[in-house]
Amino acid sequence: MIKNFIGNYRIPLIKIQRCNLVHYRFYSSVKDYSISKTRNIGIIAHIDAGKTTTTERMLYYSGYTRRIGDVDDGTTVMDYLKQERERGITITSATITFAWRNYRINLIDTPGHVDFTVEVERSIRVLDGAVTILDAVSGVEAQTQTVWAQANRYNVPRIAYVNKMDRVGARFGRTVREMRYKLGTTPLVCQIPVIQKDNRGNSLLCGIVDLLDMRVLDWNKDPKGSVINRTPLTDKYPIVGLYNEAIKGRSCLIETLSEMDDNMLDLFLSAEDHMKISVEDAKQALRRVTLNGKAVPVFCGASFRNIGVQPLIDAVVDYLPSPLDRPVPIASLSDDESIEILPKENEKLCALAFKVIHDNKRGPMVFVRVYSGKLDNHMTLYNTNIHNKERVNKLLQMYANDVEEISLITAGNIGVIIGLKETRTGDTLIQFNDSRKSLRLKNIDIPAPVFFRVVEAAGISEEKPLEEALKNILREDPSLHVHVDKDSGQTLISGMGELHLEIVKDRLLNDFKVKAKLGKMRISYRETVINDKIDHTYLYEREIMGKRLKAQISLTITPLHENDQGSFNEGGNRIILNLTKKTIISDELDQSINNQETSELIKLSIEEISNAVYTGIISSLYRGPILGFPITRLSINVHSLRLFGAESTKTAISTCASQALTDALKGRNLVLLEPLMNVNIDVPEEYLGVVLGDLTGTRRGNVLGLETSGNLFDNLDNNIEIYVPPDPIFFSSNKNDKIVNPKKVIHAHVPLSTMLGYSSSLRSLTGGTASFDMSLSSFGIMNDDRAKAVIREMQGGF
Ligand SMILES: Nc1nc2c(ncn2[C@@H]2O[C@H](COP(=O)(O)OP(=O)(O)OP(=O)(O)O)[C@@H](O)[C@H]2O)c(=O)[nH]1
Repeated sequence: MIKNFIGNYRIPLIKIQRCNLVHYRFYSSVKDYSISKTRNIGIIAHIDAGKTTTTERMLYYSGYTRRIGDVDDGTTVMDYLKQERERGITITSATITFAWRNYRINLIDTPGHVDFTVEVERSIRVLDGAVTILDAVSGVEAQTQTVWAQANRYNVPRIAYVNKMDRVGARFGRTVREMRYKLGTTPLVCQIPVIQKDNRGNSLLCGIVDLLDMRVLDWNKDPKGSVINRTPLTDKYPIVGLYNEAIKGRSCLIETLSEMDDNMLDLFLSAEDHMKISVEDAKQALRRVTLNGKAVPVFCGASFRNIGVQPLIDAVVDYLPSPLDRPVPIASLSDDESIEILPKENEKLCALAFKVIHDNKRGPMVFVRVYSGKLDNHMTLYNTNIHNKERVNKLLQMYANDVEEISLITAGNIGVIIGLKETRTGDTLIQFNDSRKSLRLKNIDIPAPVFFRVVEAAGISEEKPLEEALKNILREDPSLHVHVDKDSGQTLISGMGELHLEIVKDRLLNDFKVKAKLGKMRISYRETVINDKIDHTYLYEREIMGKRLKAQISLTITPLHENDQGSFNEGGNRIILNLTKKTIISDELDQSINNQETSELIKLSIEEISNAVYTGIISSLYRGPILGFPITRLSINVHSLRLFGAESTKTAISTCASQALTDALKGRNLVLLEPLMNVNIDVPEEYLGVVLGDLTGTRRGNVLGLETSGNLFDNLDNNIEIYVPPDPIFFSSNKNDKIVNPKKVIHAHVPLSTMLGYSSSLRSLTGGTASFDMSLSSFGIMNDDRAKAVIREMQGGF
């Protein structure tokens, strides 16, 4: 074991040699990190904001790595998948644990690309806090707004880090303003950048002023940024104006804090001077307002230049919550009974599987967050979602792609279980002998898939490996759907976006080494009935292999409207099964003679009968009559079922329900629906016309609104004044610096079919200066011409 000193911090390390890379990793078991000294945090942002670059520095300064990984060279610890390194993007959230100031930080680096929103969502679900990284040149981008909204959904406290302050056009003040305006939050600026001009007139980021302790931090002594110089900032500081600006920043910070925090108000009233408030008092107030979601502390830096990262990790420890600071999760025991899951080791075990990945050597690796109790490496577990017994084989602590075997995962921590055979993302795990067999933590909502492709094994011998590989990918990725088309026998994979399915293809061919062919990328349309309320009774009667099968069902189908409230199944339908002893009619007259077989009827419980009906209806909803797309927006009410003794087996009931629905829809007023996307585009004013023209022309977009990003505060409820640093932030000479025009934000509804390949079109229309974000809004009815065109296009089959 070696002792390592970084700044003031001493971190116990072990040395691990892998190939020619040496990792120094803090050894988790040497220190018992209490739950209050644990931080489960995520890094969330728009694509390319610098999440991985920043995380790699965190690992380096914490002593986990000895070399700083580079995204552009493909040498990062966090982006370890082959596809991530090749494309320079994060696809799967990597989890890593490192120590900082005697705190244990479990960090998740999430993807920024819109196609992997579900990956972000399932990580946010188990996080206690998040660092939002913003690009100082681009400001608050479209995907930042999406991930911010996701974090809001789970009430995750955040801090923000304005990265890339070294780039030409970096605007700290504008980014802070945009946080207020676009994210609707109260940004509290805790640092200001120190920027000087060199003798060629270029601006250089040379440090940061910490507004709490009024010191200038500079990293000039060491190119790797490990050594930080902290000099008190006085009015003698060589950069003119910097001192006054910092005084202004600190005063505003204290004032804003006193408006939001009563303790700070008392201190401020008695001190009567902003500068007299101690660093410790200011920090505590900042922590309180961050934890209760009232404000977001803002930091800045340039991770690529190794500037600003250590104070950011300090801020994670100082301002983000421990599991004890979070609201206690509530788990349901039944529809109307719920209990609190207390974050204590001596409680009964309750853990959530938030991610599953398939590892060729280790098999399925199930990532869990333990909410209460402790999980040990010999436990037998119970999965309350699939009602299965599961055995723990090993427990692992993850260091991105590297692992350490551990014996325990305690309340408030994140780790990996090896040995679970069936557990999927979102399942709740308890100890096998726990009597709370229906206890469930809330799962995440997964948006409907909008693209699909046919996948086919290259030969008969490849069919089994393909099936296995798809099964494994499916367990890993809850946003992927695999469905075998009943009529054509083809296997269809559907997902969130073009890139999503492209990556699945890559993984099938390269990781799982399956020889498979993938068809063209297609839009996943939907089918529905309009205007008709259908009452239908259907009798199913068939002889299969000498056995008579018979059942009769009565149902009513009512079209739902887009804005209808209430519960839907995953296909956007509502299935109501009104099956009770009264509505299930058992017809003894038609009963089979064989007495032994009649016992099957008696054996079927109402729950089993209902499940058989449900399965039948769902299977029929998968394939609509027009083009075989899933049927949506129907309310299906099954009000009676007639059983004929032993002939009414589960299969007979299920098939009857399925055929009843298909039969009911024959000759009805069916229409095709297409996915309509919510599209937000950030575009510089000079390209606004061309982007709008393109959007409303061939792309059939409907523009809902246009905003100017930047200095609009009008639509905010709270009138708390915040400090916004000046832009550009030069204190010696700022006369000739060009101010970049604020961007416009276009909000529109656009059919997905016209948005294929939009990122490259937008790039060429705007010279790469615009960005966009897209999510499913709804499915809209196609007009006749459009429907005919789609039918023509699809007639050649999938
Ligand atoms: N100039 C400059 N470039 C940076 C900085 N931080 C990151 N970059 C560059 O920005 C690009 C994107 O960085 P990443 O760290 O991959 O960004 P990301 O947010 O992880 O990207 P995704 O995971 O794909 O969403 C890379 O080319 C980095 O080298 C910075 O502080 N300054």
